[in-house]
Amino acid sequence: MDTSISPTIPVALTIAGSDSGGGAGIQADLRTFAFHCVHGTSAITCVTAQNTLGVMGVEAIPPQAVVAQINAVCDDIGVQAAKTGMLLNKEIIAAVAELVEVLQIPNLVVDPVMVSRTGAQLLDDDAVKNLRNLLIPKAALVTPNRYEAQILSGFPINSLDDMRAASQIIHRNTGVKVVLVKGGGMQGSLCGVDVWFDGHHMETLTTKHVETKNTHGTGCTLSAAIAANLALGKDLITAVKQAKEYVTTALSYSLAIGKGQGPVGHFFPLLIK
Ligand SMILES: Nc1ncnc2c1ncn2[C@@H]1O[C@H](COP(=O)(O)OP(=O)(O)O)[C@@H](O)[C@H]1O
Ligand SMILES: Cc1ncc(COP(=O)(O)OP(=O)(O)O)c(N)n1
Repeated sequence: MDTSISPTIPVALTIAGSDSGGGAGIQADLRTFAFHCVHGTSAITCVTAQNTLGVMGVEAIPPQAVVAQINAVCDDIGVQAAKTGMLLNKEIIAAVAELVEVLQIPNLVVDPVMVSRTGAQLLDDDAVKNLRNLLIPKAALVTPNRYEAQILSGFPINSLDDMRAASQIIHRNTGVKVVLVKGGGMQGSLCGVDVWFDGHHMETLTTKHVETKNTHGTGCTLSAAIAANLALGKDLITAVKQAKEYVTTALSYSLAIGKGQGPVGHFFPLLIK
């Protein structure tokens, strides 16, 4: 007897880099999709040699190979939502942006990954222009952290008001539908506070601050959880709020592995009885 559960299983696509340490990138995204009961597909953009201490090396995948992976997934399986993470260079960004348009990939979440928490550069300097002009305008949501929001807006961020102003500038400059400025890099009580702006409505999203040094992969996990929720058919604000709860819980169950910043933990559904 065939016990397959198609065609009701939602499918999401991650277009991102590999993290050998398993805390961020493709590994975090696929794990997050799985814990949302969403089938995960992937297009790998680069391979990092990485652990909890930092990034030791990066190798780019040729843009045509990234394109081939996306085509292979979309031509046959189809996706209900997608996210981008580490895209590394301007050529990969241009190729992905073109394909998003050609294939009409729905519910695109762009996590504009530029630098890791350990300080490693994850995007070439000359690639920001393509991210801002070619890819972000095609997204349903862009999720810059404090540093990325400063680069995209050209505005220094030191307060909640600054996060709000940056979200408005990014919205205006890119034409993206919704901006979520993340506050993981903010000091004190603002750490863990995010700002949502859709052009009309601005909302401050708050969950409890989790005191831990093991925060590796928070941004990847958040954007993957949002994409998973969109694939499940949730509206955007619900998808974001529930993804934020997921990240908060994952931070509460973070993994003290390695000698540096361990990753957030995804095993809580299995641990909570
Ligand atoms: N210590 C923390 N406690 C609660 N939420 C946090 C904490 N650190 C980060 N977050 C949340 O995790 C998500 C990812 O944000 P952030 O860490 O800024 O992204 P990135 O990993 O891209 O730098 C956001 O929703 C942010 O508010
Ligand atoms: C391969 C890869 N992609 C993305 C990141 C950045 O991940 P993020 O979730 O923003 O977490 P931190 O690196 O800031 O802890 C990465 N490091 N590697």
